[in-house]
Amino acid sequence: MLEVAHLDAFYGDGQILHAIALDAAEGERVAVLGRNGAGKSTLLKSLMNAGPRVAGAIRFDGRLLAEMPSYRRAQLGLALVPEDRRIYSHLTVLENIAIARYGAAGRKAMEPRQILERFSMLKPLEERYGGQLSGGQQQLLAVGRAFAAGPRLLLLDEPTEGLAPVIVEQMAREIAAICDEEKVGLVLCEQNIWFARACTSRLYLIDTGRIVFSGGWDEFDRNADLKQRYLAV
Ligand SMILES: Nc1ncnc2c1ncn2[C@@H]1O[C@H](COP(=O)(O)OP(=O)(O)OP(=O)(O)O)[C@@H](O)[C@H]1O
Repeated sequence: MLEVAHLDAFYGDGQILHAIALDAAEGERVAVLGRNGAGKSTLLKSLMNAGPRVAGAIRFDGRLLAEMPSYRRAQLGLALVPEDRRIYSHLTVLENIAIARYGAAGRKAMEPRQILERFSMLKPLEERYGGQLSGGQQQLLAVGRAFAAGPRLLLLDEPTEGLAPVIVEQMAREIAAICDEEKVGLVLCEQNIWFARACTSRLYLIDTGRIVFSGGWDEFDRNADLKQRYLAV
């Protein structure tokens, strides 16, 4: 479904990503792990054409995205949940989800209440205004809301940042379940290894803008030095 080849990304004259190769099949879930500043957010923004200048090839369903603007990519079924959650503070949780359905562009949108059922911690907050939510609750809402427009490939940028461990566990279960049921693929950028493992079947490691490892979790575990070299702070 997604094929990325030789992707370079730049902010001004500064090159951030170097010859990135990455793919995800229909419904497949992959993780991208790396330290702060490794280039994870830049990668997701590049896939969405939401900031950096890029060179190289990004294909979705075999189609070269090239200069295609973000909103068109969203219409094809790509959905980015950025690190800053962009919750509407004057709308309720239910309304925040409902308004996101307009991005469905011909695909089958999900019922907002169906999403609330799938994310059990959001359900009791249904009538709460976005501005009244804690940071963690806003993160949950941003993730749940991303399913509203019926995405085909979700790009999640560090959804666990700042969340309590018990919430992280529940979020992993719920994301994996909804992706399975709705056949949604995932590119998950993370620093939380436990969460990334729980949500995906294989991973990429990124370091100073380069992919330095790609493989399954078993292979990652067998190479103990990878964690030390590329993820330890
Ligand atoms: N808008 C920008 N303009 C210039 N440089 C940027 C910009 N955004 C990010 N960078 C730089 O690009 C590099 C990669 O940053 P990026 O945010 O992609 O990393 P990250 O892996 O997502 O890290 P974090 O976990 O801290 O968000 C960093 O050196 C950062 O300073």
